[in-house]
Amino acid sequence: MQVFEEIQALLLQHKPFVCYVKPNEAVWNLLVQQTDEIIEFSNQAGFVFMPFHEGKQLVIPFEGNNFSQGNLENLEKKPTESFTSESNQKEAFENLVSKGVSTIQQGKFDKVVLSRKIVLKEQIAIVETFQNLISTYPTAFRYLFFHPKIGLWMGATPEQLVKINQNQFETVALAGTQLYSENVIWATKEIEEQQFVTDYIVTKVKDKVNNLIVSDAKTVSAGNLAHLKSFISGELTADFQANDLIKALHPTPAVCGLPKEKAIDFILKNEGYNRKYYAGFLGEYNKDNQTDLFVNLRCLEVENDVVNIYVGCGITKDSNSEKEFFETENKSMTMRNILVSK
Ligand SMILES: C=C(O[C@@H]1C=C(C(=O)O)C=C[C@H]1O)C(=O)O
Repeated sequence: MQVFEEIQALLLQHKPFVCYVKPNEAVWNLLVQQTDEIIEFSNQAGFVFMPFHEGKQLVIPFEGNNFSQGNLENLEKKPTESFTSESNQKEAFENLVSKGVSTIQQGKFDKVVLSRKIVLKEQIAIVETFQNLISTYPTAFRYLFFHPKIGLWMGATPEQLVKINQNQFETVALAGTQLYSENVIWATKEIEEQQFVTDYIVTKVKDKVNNLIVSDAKTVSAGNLAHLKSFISGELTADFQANDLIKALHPTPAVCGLPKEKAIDFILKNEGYNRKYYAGFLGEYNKDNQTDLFVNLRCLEVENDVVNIYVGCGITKDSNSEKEFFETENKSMTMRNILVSK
């Protein structure tokens, strides 16, 4: 298990790196930065790590740094610990959701994604937890990102922001959540919530790209959850390139809301904490002319001696605040289920 030993060593040396495994692949990718400076993204080809709103837009450039790949061998599941959060956020989160619902009902906006940070006052074994994350969520984009001046994040996200190959692009509209079962049936609220996301993306790009194709929404699984997902693809044009598309998409209504500016404003004024890199995006930018980016969901941050798990859910006029609270609890299980104690 060469790569995991190497990760352990990099953590001890405080070197910036990212290790990632793409959805449905069994190849690990490791990119190690040779210095410990903060490199801000300015279009360099590299692995990008972008915040939701404010904060450093980071890149580990491919040029001048060490990139390696290898096959993952069978990973034995390490024993997990079920840590509990000391603070009870139920009432505060339900109040936040109620405020979101009433603001929507007043016609201020159509959708807002509200989130919270669950703090576990525990220390985890980073490498073993990352191994569990890789083996438990084979269909997700799985990563561990470390920068001594930024922090340590890991996640298993089900959501692609965009994939671009030459001038072909693909993105998804992902929304609507329930616990996964054999026969998933969707309520109007979730169908409408997902349709908002599809419509928004289509409106943003339809006059700018060629050959736009939008699929019907399908049920997909992500860990213990089911979501609704549509695939959207098309061709970039000379006037609308990768960066324009990324700017048009991020943050999508799947993690922010609709209309975008009003939803961001509500989030910044009311959530009461900094999302940092949660609901931002990350991945390969312009690697051999391809870009493969994911939305940073189902993730955690290790900060001093605590673990922060970030979770959110889409609020529409029909949201029930208690149901939404339990939806965030369910989403937190993606990370909680794989934690290994130090
Ligand atoms: C915001 C999150 O997930 C997003 C919100 C969803 C929803 O509201 O149903 C579903 C998938 C994601 O687009 C999260 O996991 O924190």
